[in-house]
Amino acid sequence: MTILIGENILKDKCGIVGIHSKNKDFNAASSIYYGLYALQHRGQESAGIVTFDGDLHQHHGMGLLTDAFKGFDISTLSGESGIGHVRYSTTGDSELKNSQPFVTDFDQGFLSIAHNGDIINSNEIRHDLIREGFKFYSTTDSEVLCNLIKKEYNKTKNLIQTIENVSDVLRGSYTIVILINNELFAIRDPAGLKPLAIAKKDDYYMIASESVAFDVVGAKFIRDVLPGEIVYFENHEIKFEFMSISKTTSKSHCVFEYVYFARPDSVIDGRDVYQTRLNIGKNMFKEHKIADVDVVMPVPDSSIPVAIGYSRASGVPYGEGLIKNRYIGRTFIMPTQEERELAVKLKVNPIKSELEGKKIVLVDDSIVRGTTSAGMIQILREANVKEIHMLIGSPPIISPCYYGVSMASKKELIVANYTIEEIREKIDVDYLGYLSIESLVDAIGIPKKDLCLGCMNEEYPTDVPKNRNIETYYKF
Ligand SMILES: O=P(O)(O)OC[C@H]1O[C@H](OP(=O)(O)OP(=O)(O)O)[C@H](O)[C@@H]1O
Ligand SMILES: NC(=O)CC[C@H](N)C(=O)O
Ligand code: SF4
Ligand SMILES: [Mg+2]
Repeated sequence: MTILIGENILKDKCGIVGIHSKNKDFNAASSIYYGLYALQHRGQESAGIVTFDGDLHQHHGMGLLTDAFKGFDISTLSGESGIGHVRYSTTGDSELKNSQPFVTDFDQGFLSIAHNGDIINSNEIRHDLIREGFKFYSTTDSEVLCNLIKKEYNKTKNLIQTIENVSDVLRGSYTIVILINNELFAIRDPAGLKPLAIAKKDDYYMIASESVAFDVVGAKFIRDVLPGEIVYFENHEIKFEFMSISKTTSKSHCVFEYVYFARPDSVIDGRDVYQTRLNIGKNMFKEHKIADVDVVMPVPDSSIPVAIGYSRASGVPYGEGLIKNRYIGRTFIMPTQEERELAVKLKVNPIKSELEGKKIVLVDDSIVRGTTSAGMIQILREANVKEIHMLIGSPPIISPCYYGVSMASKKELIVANYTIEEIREKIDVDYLGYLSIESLVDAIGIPKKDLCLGCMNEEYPTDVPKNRNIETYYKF
């Protein structure tokens, strides 16, 4: 087992970027690169960019963006339009052949796709496509999506009609950018599970998973892509269509984007992620008033605004007791439990002078497997903290995600195996409190009917695999 700090093993969720420019001399690849840089927190396993200038240009590599493109001259990816991807694997292992964007050729040129999400019925579709003679070079659901779109596009010669047709077949989540030769398309699935937004700068449009990708290049945010919407360009004019299935599908934005995934400086579906996390902290105080404590502290990074929100609402001073090594990424979705446990210790170090003899409220945004909390509390106990009252800024994660978040199998979820009181004892804290679903929804400020809370209440917005054992499901 290897842990490469600041190099290439850490995993999170996928980030996508697409650019369309009317200026033939524009180098889309460099803006895509910077956009992906801002989205690095969404995927740390591999990265790739595809552009088209009459010929297709592509580069893929493993690891963080800078590792994947180390020594590579980005200006050789010429073309005024292109797409890019940073990957966190949910279906198919973390290896180069599974890196995105996927590219396939067909009689009219090249089709390329970058996907955030997960296709629940990809195995069935893969088998049908193989029977029809399609070849697969990877083990991901995203290549299945790519080949399915190619098959329909060969028939319809029209991407909007193609998406209309494939949307009837696809189950799961698919926020995608597609490049057909130099034509850019962007699609958000009918439930709008994963985020996607549009911005403009000078003579180019940029489409990306989160608004932070626009800030880095100075593009002006226009709006979110709506659930079921297809964005395309005609004579360099931006155009929009809706899949008809979106008329009968309820919106279902992923709440975990607000809790943990998204960067705090992003605005997603009209909600400022930082303010949402402050609200979570405020609502946490309404539900868990811990008396007679010295300080409220976050488990860095994502729970920092939650702890600030709790501090502002309660009057308990905010403080730092755990310092994060800035060269280590997110630990939650590292490939193995052994790596995750080691990474937790590498990740933070205590400031003993701030901790010794203190009664603290320790705030984290979520407990999934319990690896982080167990590690943090051991570190705090060794630093002679007097009392630890742990507050979690989300409801218990009771069930896996089928839409692009590797939450492991149900048996790995700590709440599926222990009661809250047993977890409190196991991780050795004086108090353990979770946020309620109602308070989380209130903090986000989007009506509950428009949110996905599947991993917290087992009410999923789509059919889920019949065999709910996700480990079996994701194997080929
Ligand atoms: O219970 P677990 O399975 O350990 O997962 C939950 C933890 O993982 C995430 O942190 P992560 O280190 O991935 O990222 P962060 O630095 O953005 O908080 C999350 O913020 C929790 O701290
Ligand atoms: N996290 C994601 O969105 C993953 C995309 C895709 N399912 C893959 O595994 O590559
Ligand atoms: S199941 Fe959970 S993580 Fe997955 S999309 Fe729904 S809210 Fe997000
Ligand atoms: Mg964390």
